[in-house]
Amino acid sequence: MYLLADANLPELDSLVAVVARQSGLALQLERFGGRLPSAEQLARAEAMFIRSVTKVDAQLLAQAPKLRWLGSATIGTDHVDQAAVQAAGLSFHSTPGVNANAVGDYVASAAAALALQRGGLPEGEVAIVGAGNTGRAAGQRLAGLGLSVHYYDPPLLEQGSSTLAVHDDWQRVLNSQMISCHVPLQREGPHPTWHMFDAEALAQLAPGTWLINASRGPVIAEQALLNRLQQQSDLDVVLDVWEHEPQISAALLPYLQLATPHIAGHSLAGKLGGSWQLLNKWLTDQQLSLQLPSLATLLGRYPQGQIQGLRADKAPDWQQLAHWILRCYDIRKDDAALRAVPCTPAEFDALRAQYAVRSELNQLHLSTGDWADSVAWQQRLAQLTFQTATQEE
Ligand SMILES: NC(=O)C1=CN([C@@H]2O[C@H](COP(=O)(O)OP(=O)(O)OC[C@H]3O[C@@H](n4cnc5c(N)ncnc54)[C@H](O)[C@@H]3O)[C@@H](O)[C@H]2O)C=CC1
Ligand SMILES: O=C(O)C(=O)[C@H](O)COP(=O)(O)O
Repeated sequence: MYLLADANLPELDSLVAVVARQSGLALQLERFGGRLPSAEQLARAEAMFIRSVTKVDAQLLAQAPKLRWLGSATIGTDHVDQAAVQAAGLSFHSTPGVNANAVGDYVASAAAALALQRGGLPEGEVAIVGAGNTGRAAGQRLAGLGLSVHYYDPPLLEQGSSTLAVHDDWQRVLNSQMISCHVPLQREGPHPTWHMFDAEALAQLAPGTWLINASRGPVIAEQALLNRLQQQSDLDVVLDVWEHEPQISAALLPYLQLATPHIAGHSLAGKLGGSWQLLNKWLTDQQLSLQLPSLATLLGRYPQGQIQGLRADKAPDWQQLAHWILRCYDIRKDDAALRAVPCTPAEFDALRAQYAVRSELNQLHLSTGDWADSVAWQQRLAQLTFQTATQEE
């Protein structure tokens, strides 16, 4: 069987080798670089493993007559035309939640960096827009920083089954001092998210508002944002995603506090988890029950940092928390790397393809004093996902 996969799916070769060994199937895995496979590769593909950069539509599928299975190692699925996939009779899978921790860490790192730059954390409310896996991961970490978080999610409110208090008060979002976007890109339907932050919404944000987008670029109308910032550069904006990726806006970049090349989900665990989860879904569809290495085993193959030896004799202030977060993942380095290269699609894709191994906040081990015994601190440290142990005398 001929399997075609994006070159940026780590460990897929080793996992497919295990599958071939255990199942006895003749599997050929070929990789494609860039955003699209070649016509020859598509003509041969029976199963295809992609990332968010490959747009799948009827035109692409027409070139892949043997394709029966399509999987994307991403949370977002807006790059796949579901109607075309259905019409082609394909089985389609994505990997919900797979890099939610990484996105939560990204938002925490952005908040930490902004707070150090601005001399403090927001005193007002923090709005999480979209209370799914990534929104909750972000909100949890911001609550751990001591912020007052609320969740805007009308679809979830309508479903009425959320374990989290969610609301549908858009004005409360716009009045918040910090806003972080975590919605899927939806152009239609009862709750569209395309240009959710348009000129009208952006005009209502108070000077000094922090606005973060690590969901999809078109959730914020890029031209309207540029207009607002050119008139009044009084918002602190952090963008990981861009309306016209892989082309980023060179005009907007100087007005942004922090800017990154769509890497919020790219912690090592997030990326490996994508390969691992997707291959497991393919195995299930093939009705193969095999013993794949665990995700922890895959992670153990990478010389990447557990952050140990940190002591906290007294309860940390916000600066200390910010420094610990940045010690695990420092968004400012990704920002500097993006600003150091020309704003071209090739450079954008190269930064993503060559992205360094990134730790998660849950890899920080902290040895604490008695202060951490309080219920409040235990909760906050757990929200930040730090690992803690009481100091030995
Ligand atoms: N920058 C990056 O690297 C990454 C970006 N993403 C993007 O983030 C999106 C969200 O991811 P998850 O939180 O895991 O998805 P999820 O499906 O777990 O949650 C999305 C939430 O948004 C809510 N929602 C939908 N329309 C809404 C609206 N109009 N207003 C408010 N809430 C609305 C849904 O009810 C749902 O609770 C993905 O679809 C993907 O596009 C995801 C992972 C990494
Ligand atoms: O999961 C998603 O959705 C994302 O946006 C990924 O984290 C990043 O996408 P890739 O382009 O790396 O697949």
